Amino acid sequence: MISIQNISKVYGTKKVLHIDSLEIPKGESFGLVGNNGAGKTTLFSLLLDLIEPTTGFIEIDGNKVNENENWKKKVSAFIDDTFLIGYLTPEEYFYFLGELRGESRANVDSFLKQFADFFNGEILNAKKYIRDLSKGNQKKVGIVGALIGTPEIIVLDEPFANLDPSTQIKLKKLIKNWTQNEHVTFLISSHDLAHTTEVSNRIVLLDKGQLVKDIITTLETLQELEDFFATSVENESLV
Ligand SMILES: Nc1ncnc2c1ncn2[C@@H]1O[C@H](COP(=O)(O)OP(=O)(O)OP(=O)(O)O)[C@@H](O)[C@H]1O
Repeated sequence: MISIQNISKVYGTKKVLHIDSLEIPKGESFGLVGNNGAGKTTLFSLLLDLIEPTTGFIEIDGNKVNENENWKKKVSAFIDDTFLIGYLTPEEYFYFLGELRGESRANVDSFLKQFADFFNGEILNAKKYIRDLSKGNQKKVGIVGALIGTPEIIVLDEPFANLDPSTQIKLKKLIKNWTQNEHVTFLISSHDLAHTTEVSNRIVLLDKGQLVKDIITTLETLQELEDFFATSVENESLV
């Protein structure tokens, strides 16, 4: 269980995030949406102890992420390409992450077999460093890297961006499958409302750092989100 209490982040005089209380139970597929600058990456960065909160705290199974290390065994993430190691080949990177998560090379090799289709023949045995892969293929490496060891909680920032439509479909299937069968908790931020509603059983909408909607996904959710953004565009054009 992830528990977020009175969390805020202030840069200079600007409060870029403030959430009173938010709890994310184990096994939830949690989608985070909002316009540019809404605070999505800030929330994930606080969760991963990449930045310090101005107030409040985030706990994972009772451990405050900025006070103790226990949560690190349970959580993996791909936020952006700073998570990659450009001078490694994808295989070297996957083995490195496997080692970190207690997986042998043989286990990593057998785990990677299920991604043959996802990688489309362009990642494994390609004899290329990660830095020389296309942006989309780098993203695939980062996403699969976050999945190695089947961590309990997987955080993906904008996983669908830069992926071709076939890969987006494969990724959506994987997220749904892992949520149902492996009881993994996914936290996914995206600008793509359709993808997010398809894979998430709950969606939180941030607007200018505030939580403005917290919705259990139903057939109406996509329309509700589209209406919210359409209305905010209309209101802006009146200003
Ligand atoms: N180091 C920093 N210093 C000052 N302001 C920052 C810093 N990091 C983020 N911000 C600001 O915090 C706000 C929230 O940014 P954040 O990256 O969390 O938004 P986001 O919802 O992830 O946006 P996007 O959809 O564009 O990725 C923005 O106004 C951003 O400019």
